[in-house]
Amino acid sequence: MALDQHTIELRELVLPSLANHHGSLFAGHGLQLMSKAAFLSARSYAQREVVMAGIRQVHFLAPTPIGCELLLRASVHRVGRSSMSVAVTGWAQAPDFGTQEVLQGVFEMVAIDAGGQPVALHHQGIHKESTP
Ligand SMILES: CCCCCCCCCCCCCCCC(=O)SCCNC(=O)CCNC(=O)[C@H](O)C(C)(C)COP(=O)(O)OP(=O)(O)OC[C@H]1O[C@@H](n2cnc3c(N)ncnc32)[C@H](O)[C@@H]1OP(=O)(O)O
Repeated sequence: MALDQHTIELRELVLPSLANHHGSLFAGHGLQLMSKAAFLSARSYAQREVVMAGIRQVHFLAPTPIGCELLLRASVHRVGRSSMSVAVTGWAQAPDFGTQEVLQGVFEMVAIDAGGQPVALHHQGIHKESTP
């Protein structure tokens, strides 16, 4: 279960510059925004710098049309010694569109020291190796 204090929100307006030739959010831009949300959530939890070690899964559930607002929520839901799993969910919303869940992903982030080496996290309420 994600803890509210480690949940961050990111909002982006889907302009044509973010779109593909179908008139909806380009997958690469969607991944970039999800990565940014995962990074902000993990760094906020760790209270130190983090890097992305991997992406466990990403699902594009439905297209996000141009003109929609994309709301992303990211929260740390598993904590290891130095690693964290961050779940990211995205919703598309607009007055004439309603609200629809469009993106899901899990990102693996690792806390690092100044030399770029993994460093142990100080746990802040999520049990070690806990799962959602
Ligand atoms: C046009 C441009 C516009 C830009 C608009 C911006 C948009 C977007 C911005 C946001 C962007 C976000 C990201 C920002 C920050 C980077 O940009 S990070 C850059 C990309 N990532 C990297 O360069 C990381 C490269 N890898 C490494 O440095 C090392 O492999 C790591 C990850 C530090 C791990 O080091 P290691 O020596 O392998 O450590 P090791 O002791 O084996 O493992 C340490 C822990 O990592 C875990 N781990 C290691 N590898 C993995 C793996 N592949 N998967 C899962 N866990 C792993 C281990 O299980 C272990 O976990 P714990 O048991 O400690 O909990």
